[in-house]
Amino acid sequence: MPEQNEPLKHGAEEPVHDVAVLGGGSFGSALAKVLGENGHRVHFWMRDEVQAEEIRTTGINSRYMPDVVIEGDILPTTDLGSAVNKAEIVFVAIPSKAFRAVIKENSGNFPQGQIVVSLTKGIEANGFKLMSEILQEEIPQCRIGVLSGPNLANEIANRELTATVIAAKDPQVRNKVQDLLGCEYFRVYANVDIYGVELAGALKNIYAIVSGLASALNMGENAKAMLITRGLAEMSRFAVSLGANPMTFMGLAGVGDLIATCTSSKSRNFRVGHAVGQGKKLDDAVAELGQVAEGIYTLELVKERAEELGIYMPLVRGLFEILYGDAPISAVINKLMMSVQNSDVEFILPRTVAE
Ligand SMILES: NC(=O)C1=CN([C@@H]2O[C@H](COP(=O)(O)OP(=O)(O)OC[C@H]3O[C@@H](n4cnc5c(N)ncnc54)[C@H](O)[C@@H]3O)[C@@H](O)[C@H]2O)C=CC1
Ligand SMILES: O=C(CO)COP(=O)(O)O
Repeated sequence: MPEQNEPLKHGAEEPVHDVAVLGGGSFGSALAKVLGENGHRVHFWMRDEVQAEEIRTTGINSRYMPDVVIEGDILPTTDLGSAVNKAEIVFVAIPSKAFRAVIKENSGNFPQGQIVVSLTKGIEANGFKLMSEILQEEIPQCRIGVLSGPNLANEIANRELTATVIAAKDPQVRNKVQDLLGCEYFRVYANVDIYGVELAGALKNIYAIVSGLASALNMGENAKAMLITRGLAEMSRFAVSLGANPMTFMGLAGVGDLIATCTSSKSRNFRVGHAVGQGKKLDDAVAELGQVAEGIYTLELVKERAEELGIYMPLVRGLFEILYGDAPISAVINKLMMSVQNSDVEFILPRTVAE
């Protein structure tokens, strides 16, 4: 670990590490690029041989990141076993719907003690499992971490200044990820609250959809701030009731990611909300996006879970009614505005009024 104020070093003077990135979409490409630029050998796994060949020969992933050249020692492959076998550390950027299947099918390829870090911001439908829980179940021989934060893939790929969070119980995992990824445009902060960091990343997608809707309706800055802040209250209420640490939501993975995605049309979840706010059907909005918007699945799961546990989540309920119940947006807004007025920060002043 570098001493306080000692500059990060990358390039010729640093040892080259073999790393694997699983998932050839936007975020896998962005992370592969950071690792490649930091001088590491990147075994970059994707399903599609045509895509692998394109990256091998041109450095470009034209479907997901057409304007960016992924430079460095990048070795695209469709052989997951060999990618994982050669790597000291594996980063997984596969959408939540396919996450378990890919890991399970290849579980025997992950050696004892290998570090495996999830980059995925979603929840598994069956049993409300987070990706770190899936890793724990499918490859218990590995050491697990979660990377989450305000990390819009395109900005990272364009070397725009970015910070993220590595959450892991094992300090060696945290240090390793900081060492491998940190550079002049990418900073990695550490946390031990895996569940909180991971839940924050998944939950904020819901509020990015809400914010996209608000933007399409030309809501003012006060309204946008209200939505983001009440979103934060709601997601931290939910996560804390499931065992997360509320303070995690003060950090990059909580409020940081919420700000990035709720204020930017670069967020795919925001874009889905915006399209629905303009009158598009959800299915059409998702089809036009052509990339994953995890929030639409997370919304259904969180609504169901919140109801089971009796957790008050009016924005989740309202968005669900709009996306899946065809409720008029104006009626939902009116119901939210006219509901019982309550505590601002419930960790200071508990909510007292029954809904
Ligand atoms: N794009 C971003 O800015 C960020 C994305 N994430 C998270 O990373 C995860 C992946 O997202 P993106 O790369 O952005 O999605 P994407 O939509 O850009 O790409 C998805 C990739 O997953 C692959 N894939 C889908 N099903 C698969 C399967 N069964 N087996 C193997 N590969 C499969 C697709 O072929 C594609 O390469 C998501 O959970 C997302 O929330 C996290 C931080 C930032
Ligand atoms: O999680 C993200 C940025 O931190 C990406 O958000 P979207 O999936 O909405 O694009």
